[in-house]
Amino acid sequence: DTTIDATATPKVDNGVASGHATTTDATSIHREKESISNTANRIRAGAEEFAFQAEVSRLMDIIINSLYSNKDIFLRELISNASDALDKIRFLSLTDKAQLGEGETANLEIKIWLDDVNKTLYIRDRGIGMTKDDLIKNLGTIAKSGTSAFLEQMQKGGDMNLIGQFGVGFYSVYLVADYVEVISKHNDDTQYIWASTADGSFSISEDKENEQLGRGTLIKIHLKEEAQEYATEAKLKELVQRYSEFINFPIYLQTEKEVEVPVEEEAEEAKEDKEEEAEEAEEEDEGAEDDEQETKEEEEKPKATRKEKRVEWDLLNDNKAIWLRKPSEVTDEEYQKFYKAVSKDYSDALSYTHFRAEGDVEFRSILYIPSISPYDFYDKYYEKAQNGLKLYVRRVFISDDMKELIPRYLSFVKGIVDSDTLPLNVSREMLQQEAALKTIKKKVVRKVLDIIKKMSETEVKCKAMEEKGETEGKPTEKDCGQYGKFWEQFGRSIKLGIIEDSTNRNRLAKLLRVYTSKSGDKLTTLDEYISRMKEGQKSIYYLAGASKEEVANSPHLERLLRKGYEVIYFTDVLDEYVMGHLLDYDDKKFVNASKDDLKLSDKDEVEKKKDKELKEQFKDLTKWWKKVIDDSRLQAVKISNRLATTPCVVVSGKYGQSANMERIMRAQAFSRSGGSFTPGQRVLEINPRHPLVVALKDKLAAATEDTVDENTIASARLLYETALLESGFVPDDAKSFSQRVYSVLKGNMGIKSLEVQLDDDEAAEEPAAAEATAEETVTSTPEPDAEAKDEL
Ligand SMILES: Nc1ncnc2c1ncn2[C@@H]1O[C@H](COP(=O)(O)OP(=O)(O)OP(=O)(O)O)[C@@H](O)[C@H]1O
Repeated sequence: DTTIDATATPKVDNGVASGHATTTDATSIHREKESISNTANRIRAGAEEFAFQAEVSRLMDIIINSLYSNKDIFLRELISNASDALDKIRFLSLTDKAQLGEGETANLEIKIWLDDVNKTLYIRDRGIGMTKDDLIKNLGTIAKSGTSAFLEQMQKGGDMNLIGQFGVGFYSVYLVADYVEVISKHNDDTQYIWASTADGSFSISEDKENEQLGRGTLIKIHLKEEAQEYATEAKLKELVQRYSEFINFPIYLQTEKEVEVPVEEEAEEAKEDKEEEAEEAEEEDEGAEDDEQETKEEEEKPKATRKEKRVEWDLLNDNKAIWLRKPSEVTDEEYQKFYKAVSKDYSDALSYTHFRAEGDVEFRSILYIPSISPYDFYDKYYEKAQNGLKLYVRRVFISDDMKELIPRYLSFVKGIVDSDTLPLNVSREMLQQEAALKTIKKKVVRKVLDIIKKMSETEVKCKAMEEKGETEGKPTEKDCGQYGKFWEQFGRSIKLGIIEDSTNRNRLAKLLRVYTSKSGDKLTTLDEYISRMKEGQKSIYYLAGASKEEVANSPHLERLLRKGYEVIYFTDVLDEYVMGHLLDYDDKKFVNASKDDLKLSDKDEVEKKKDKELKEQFKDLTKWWKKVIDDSRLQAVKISNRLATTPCVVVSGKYGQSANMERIMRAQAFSRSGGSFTPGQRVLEINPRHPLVVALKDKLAAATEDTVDENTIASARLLYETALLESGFVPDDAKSFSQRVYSVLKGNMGIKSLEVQLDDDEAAEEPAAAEATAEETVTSTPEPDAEAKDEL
């Protein structure tokens, strides 16, 4: 019962082979009713079975059982795949015309039709097709990185709509189907059938039952019981128009229409049909409208007629490239629709620009800033392909992986660039060498930065107006909030840009948003920081750490904050790298408040004199202290400029890594096997007003250098180690540090000795007792553990 009955299989419909805008007898598409389960259980003779890769299988499980109500997306995903396949063959044919084939095969189009008796939907493209190997790999055995990421999203209750962004759009067909056949013909192979009921496996067999496709892919979708709504022309038409309007290839839908046929002229009809066909071949481009006209002409004949069903191909999209139109003639809605077609995103773009560049290098472009960053955008950032921007040459899609078109840090930008200046029939490698690309890239960067700048300026304006309570001429709520959204999603890209793009560094710095000691929970700009600078302040101060709280409470900032200087709080791992490239802004130097040599600019002569005196008074102490700490990384012990109430602080050498940077690099050294980490130089700064420091100074003064007692030495070391901790460093020798703390505790508690009396042979002495407890342990294991924890 599992053998194939070739006659029961619906053939690829004649309508496909006979080209578009032709009419066929409607009955020809009505096949014998064939139950889905029959089809699904069929195993073709000689078919090979393959198991889906485990994650793909899980993904399909989720999809086929999904209660997700928006099942429409499957059609968008399949049309998008068809369009990609057409782009690929068109590109190949640029350098090898023979690839395109002849006659029907050369028609780069997508056709959709229904077999409403069998509830089967067909989608067919004349794209590049898939070889047997492609079918096995692309549709089931090789999981893409997006597969597991998408699964994870779905588990978290993510939106099925995002499927295209994860590169697994094909499988969405199982939202509406319980059996799918993919028939594909690639120029390098014979025609194959891939088939699966999404039960963990798929079969591949050479196609001996369907009509030859010439080239391309036909997807037969056996609709599920609960997805019958897709078995109507009207629904399909609506979906294609909604989702796929801007696909750059014609999409035809087969429709059935009732027409009047003159009764007496039955005999002549055959002849007439032939004439019609010939006429249509001549007027190929004009399409469906002509048919309507002809029908009308026929109607006008005052003869007896009868109704007849005819099948026609309706063109559903106006596939003229949207970027060729004048911006003033394109509506916002159309731009957003086109955005969804190029980006595989389902939400609206945040902002966009459409322009035409003239001069030596001519091109048109539409550039979009998405409103959400892709789930893995910043993972493996430097290794990934950049595929947001599509390059076209004279309307022909060339590539969507062109580093030469846009710098990496702006690779979140989606859209198209279409140039008439670039040569059309050269290889991708040759094209990458084209000097014109450099000009295009430069302009693209400027345009993108312009849109971002505009959003940023609007935000700043709104904020200023809000502070002043002004409302007249205030931008809309939406416009005011745009930059905030952008920063949240792509702020890191601006930072990466500062590292990567020295030409635009200053422009990018203007777009930075930071938290500061005065900004509360709002972000602020560098310009706003500068406008609040104290009189005489020459530098922009910042400190980086793991969290805003940690930074705000750092001893490094005591004096700065007390004196009313504003300090930028950096908490992103990237921030200090960025500051390594951004040395100044608007003639103000950036100063890391955790580095040696922090100079406050508002000291007067009296204060300077006092500093000198203090230095002199504490000279012996600082010299001795450095010696007694005995840490090769400790460069010096100095009187501090920055402390108010803390006894001491450890700062990094001017060119060394800050505590925060050490923390980050340590983490990276551990995460990358074989990585190493070398900490930099440090300086201990002491607070000359603090009682502990003063006491230490007095103790030292009372003794000669050789007679300083152990306690004083331990205190000096302990102060250093505590300062290391408080300053965000990790003490190198935790053992000696804790020994010193215990020793202090010993004094506090009035204990004479810390020696512990150990009973070495305790266990050996009482073997019977040990046995008894061993038995008990079986039932009560968790308890001793819990107790031990409590003690800790
Ligand atoms: N109509 C088709 N013609 C040729 N190849 C196809 C077709 N449909 C799918 N493929 C191949 O199968 C692969 C997997 O398709 P799938 O839709 O799952 O992912 P994708 O197209 O890479 O990404 P997305 O989901 O974003 O469209 C494609 O990359 C393509 O190589």
